[in-house]
Amino acid sequence: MPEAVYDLRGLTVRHLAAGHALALENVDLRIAAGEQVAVIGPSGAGKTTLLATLACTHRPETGAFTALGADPWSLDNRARHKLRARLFLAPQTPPLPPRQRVVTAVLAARLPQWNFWQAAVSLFKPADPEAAFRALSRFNLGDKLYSRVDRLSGGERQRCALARMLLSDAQALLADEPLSALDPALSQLTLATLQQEAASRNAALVCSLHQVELALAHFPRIVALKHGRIAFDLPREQVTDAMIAELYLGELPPANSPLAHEAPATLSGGACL
Ligand SMILES: Nc1ncnc2c1ncn2[C@@H]1O[C@H](COP(=O)(O)OP(=O)(O)OP(=O)(O)O)[C@@H](O)[C@H]1O
Repeated sequence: MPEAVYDLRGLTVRHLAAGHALALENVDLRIAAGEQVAVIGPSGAGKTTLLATLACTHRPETGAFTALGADPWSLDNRARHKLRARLFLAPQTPPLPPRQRVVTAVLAARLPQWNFWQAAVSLFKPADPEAAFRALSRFNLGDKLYSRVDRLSGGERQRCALARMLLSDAQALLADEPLSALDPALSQLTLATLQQEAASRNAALVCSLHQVELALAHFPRIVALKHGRIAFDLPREQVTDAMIAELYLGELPPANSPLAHEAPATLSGGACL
């Protein structure tokens, strides 16, 4: 059996701010090196929470969790930091410093490999702009190398964060809705690039997607989440239309505006002012 990048057993994750609601409940998941997994499910199902947990930025409440053979939460801070450098999460809305140049933002992926002085110097004189350019070009973004991050469109920012992923030496590539701001052609290019990269370094690729048809077309394994639980975890050939319909059943919001008697009284009182 290939080496496990992740092994989750009976994992429960809770957001404290949510009034003790469980965001993930009793999740069992094993992901091997080289596997490519799409995580699908309705809004609020727990996809982002799962990816944050896999990136070791969110601590599970109960259950067993290993990433690259270690339990991150039993390591000291320094060791956990080193482990995190081998896991790369590209969030849905990347928190890139607004005034930074794209080249600097992309090269920041190498920070864990640099000492303090290399990092400080790279802020003023990018250490390896060619590598940043190559990574950006794979997402059709080479022309933005010296643009300011706050002058990028939403889709360009997303691809900038993914280019950063290519410069990391992570063994788990985690992408949270990487296509949410992209047109169909760029979506195809982005998925192909992520999948080629993961395959070339035998990394695990875990991608959350709202585009179910793209998930089924491109990923060999589909993990479906609903209400924080795994609804199914199957090879794509075994996922049926009925399973997809069931997954999203009851998730459509009621049409249009609430009835007058349902609106919070504070709305008419100008509560925001
Ligand atoms: N920081 C937070 N604080 C409190 N509750 C949170 C937080 N983040 C997420 N939640 C809650 O946890 C649950 C899972 O949210 P999550 O963002 O993981 O879902 P998702 O499947 O990624 O949704 P979407 O498709 O809309 O991005 C939801 O009920 C959400 O309201």
